[in-house]
Amino acid sequence: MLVVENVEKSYRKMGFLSAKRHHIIKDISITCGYGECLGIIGESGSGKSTLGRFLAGIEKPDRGTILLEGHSVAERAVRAGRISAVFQDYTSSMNPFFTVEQAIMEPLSIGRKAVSENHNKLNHLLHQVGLPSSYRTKYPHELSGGEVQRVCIARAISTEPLYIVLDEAISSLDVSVQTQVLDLLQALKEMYRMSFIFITHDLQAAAYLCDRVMIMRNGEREEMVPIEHLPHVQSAYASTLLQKQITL
Ligand SMILES: Nc1ncnc2c1ncn2[C@@H]1O[C@H](COP(=O)(O)OP(=O)(O)OP(=O)(O)O)[C@@H](O)[C@H]1O
Repeated sequence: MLVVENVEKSYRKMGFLSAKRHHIIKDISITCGYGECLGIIGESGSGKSTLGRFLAGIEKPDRGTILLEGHSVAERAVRAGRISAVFQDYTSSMNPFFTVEQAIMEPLSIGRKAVSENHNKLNHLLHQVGLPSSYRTKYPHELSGGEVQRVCIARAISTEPLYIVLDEAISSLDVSVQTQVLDLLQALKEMYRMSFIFITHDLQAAAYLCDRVMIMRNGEREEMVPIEHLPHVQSAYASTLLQKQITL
């Protein structure tokens, strides 16, 4: 299980000598079980991506802990192959000097397995994200944004991790590919009990994939709601936010 306990983060406010701090994440605690998809929804600037970076181990909170099976995700060895992430900014997610094959296979440390085994795995991963196997020799500059994002998703699932942090990971894809990727994530969730932290503005996608949704407000946990209760959130803020998103 992934357990987040009392995480906090602040940055110094603008101005070199300013002692004031901007509190981005305020005392958030959450858990995410195996096979669960936890959605994170909130207005722009509410701290969703910052929390996502904590969970992926890319950034450390000032206070609090994030534990995977009792071990801190700040340790690379704890995360390796078990937590992966796909971010919105796919333009910087793929090494420009790597082919599709190198990018996808890198987390699997190519040398250890027979070439044919890797080849089959690669073809399977490409197929899962809806890309032809001929794409394996292409470089990022030869791909569309949506195709790069699909490569990033193939890479993220290549190690069959326990958790994947998806930060607006499907927003840039066209609708038919979004559906395809959502179906893929749903299948992975069921097949391997893979778990997702799904950061999104897309309520429909959240409703399709998530079991629970956390609504964030100014760095705080405003409300946690099982997906079936989403139309009946308790707080007025959450209700207004969801209404706004529905009408977008
Ligand atoms: N390294 C940093 N230094 C200073 N402020 C930062 C830093 N990283 C994030 N912030 C601030 O933290 C706040 C939360 O940012 P974050 O990206 O987590 O929000 P978000 O909810 O993901 O927003 P969006 O939906 O627009 O992506 C913002 O006000 C942002 O400017």
